[in-house]
Amino acid sequence: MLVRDVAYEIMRRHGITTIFGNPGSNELPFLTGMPDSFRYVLGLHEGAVVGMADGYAQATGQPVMVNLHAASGSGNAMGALTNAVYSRTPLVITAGQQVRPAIGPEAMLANVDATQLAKPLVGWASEPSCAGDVPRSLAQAIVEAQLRRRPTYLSVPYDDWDVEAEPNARAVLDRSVERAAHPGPSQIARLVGEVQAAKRPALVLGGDIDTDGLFDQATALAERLGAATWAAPSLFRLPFPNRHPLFQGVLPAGIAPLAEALAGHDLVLVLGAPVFRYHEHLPGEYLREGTRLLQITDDAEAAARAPFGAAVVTEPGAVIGELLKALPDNPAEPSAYTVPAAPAEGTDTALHPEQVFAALRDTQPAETSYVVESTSTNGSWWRQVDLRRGGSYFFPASGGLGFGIPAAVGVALGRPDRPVVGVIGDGSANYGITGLWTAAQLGVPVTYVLLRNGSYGALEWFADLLDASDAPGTTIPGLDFTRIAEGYGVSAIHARSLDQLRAVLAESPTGPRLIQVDTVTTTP
Ligand SMILES: Cc1ncc(Cn2c(C)c(CCOP(=O)(O)OP(=O)(O)O)sc2=O)c(N)n1
Repeated sequence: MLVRDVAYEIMRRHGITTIFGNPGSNELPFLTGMPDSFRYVLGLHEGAVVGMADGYAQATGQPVMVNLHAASGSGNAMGALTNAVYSRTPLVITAGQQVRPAIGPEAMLANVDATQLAKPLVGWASEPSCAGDVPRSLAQAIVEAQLRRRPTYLSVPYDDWDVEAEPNARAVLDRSVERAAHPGPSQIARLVGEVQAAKRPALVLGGDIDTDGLFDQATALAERLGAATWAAPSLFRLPFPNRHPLFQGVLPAGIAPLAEALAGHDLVLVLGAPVFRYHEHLPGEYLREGTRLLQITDDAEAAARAPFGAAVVTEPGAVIGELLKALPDNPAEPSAYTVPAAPAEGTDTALHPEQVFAALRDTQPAETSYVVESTSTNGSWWRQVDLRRGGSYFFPASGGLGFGIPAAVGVALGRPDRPVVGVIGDGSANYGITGLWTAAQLGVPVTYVLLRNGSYGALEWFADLLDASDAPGTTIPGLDFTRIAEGYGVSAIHARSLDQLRAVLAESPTGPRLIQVDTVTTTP
């Protein structure tokens, strides 16, 4: 059995049979002879490859294999990798390496210091010291990604794959590694006691709640407590129904306004989120006097780096389950979900983003998954949409643009049972635009709504905030994404009115389509 054969068997044993990649000569010896049961998804740029893999991994909840070309391909993937780090996506990034004798002399395609290249983004990186250790190293890369919930990186010299595997290489095939983190009885008693003693508890829910499939359980806990519930700032997944009467919105991403929002609550229970991923620097006290914060996360690094509050490192799902067991039922009838206000209006030639989002709300099925990458329209988005299911919202977790178009392809591949809509800004689109080609090649029925405001709207807002409104480079006029999309094989239309937009959205897509609409610039 060759090293390559053991490697494919290891992947299969871990449920990995889809590989996202963009090849170079270093990767061909790995890719040749790929078993028929495997699927290779080609992206035309490594940023799109990782974006697709990230969306697919988030949609399936499984580790995903990525194969990139040496240093240059790995380098192109770094922006997309920053998102996967903060969505805690278990990607296994593999890259082809020159043959060992050619690395030191830095021959062409040598990935010099390969294990340093992807750090600090990846949680683990390795380049096996001999072909015989490639199978075990690949198994470790997969398990490390799962345990750390962070991408890993494995660099493999291209002549290793055709080497006869060591006699005991197959032993790694039968390994299983599980993680079980549940609070002990005394910790449970203390947590339940704290929550029961709170007079005005509040919940702050992070993206991990949706990633871990805890959307409904978190909703049940909030209703049991009757607690005001926020989504954590810098949100990349929606953990709670955004029109639920207890939902207070996404917490502001500034220190002072966040403390203000939580003022008056004596206990803030943070579930599945770092404390906190602030964004705009608005200094102030972390919490108001009298407010205590308790963070529950299985991300030990996030717990360690938080600047305030207490933390318990354990599975949020375990704590939610224990609280639901211990807390008495809440007899109060939940009030009705909130109704969106009439959308703000645009001009004769450009719609307001709220009108676009209201049209999506009114025309798309309730189980639609939205992949959103428009950075100045978040406020408009949450004012108009009505999302009541887990897996409804995906946003680039580190704000690294280029996620939206590719990740929508990945989500559609991972959840073919749910419609997928990409809501993409005309600035963001350019960073992951090649994902349209893969969408066309695979025929995934993704609807892309391209918001064309001719600017980097969020940067114009930031420029005002930072007193830098004279900064250049924030307008992007003259882009026509209908022609760009057609060039990648995706059918496209420019919707010239709200009626036309609604009519087109009401049609069910049979393949990928792009709907471009002119919008006015708004503030986040
Ligand atoms: C890879 C990358 N490059 C640049 C940026 C900087 N950036 C940029 C360029 C933004 C403008 C995005 O414009 P858009 O048209 O997609 O959306 P809005 O007009 O709604 O802001 S928001 C932002 O943080 C980024 N986040 N990621």
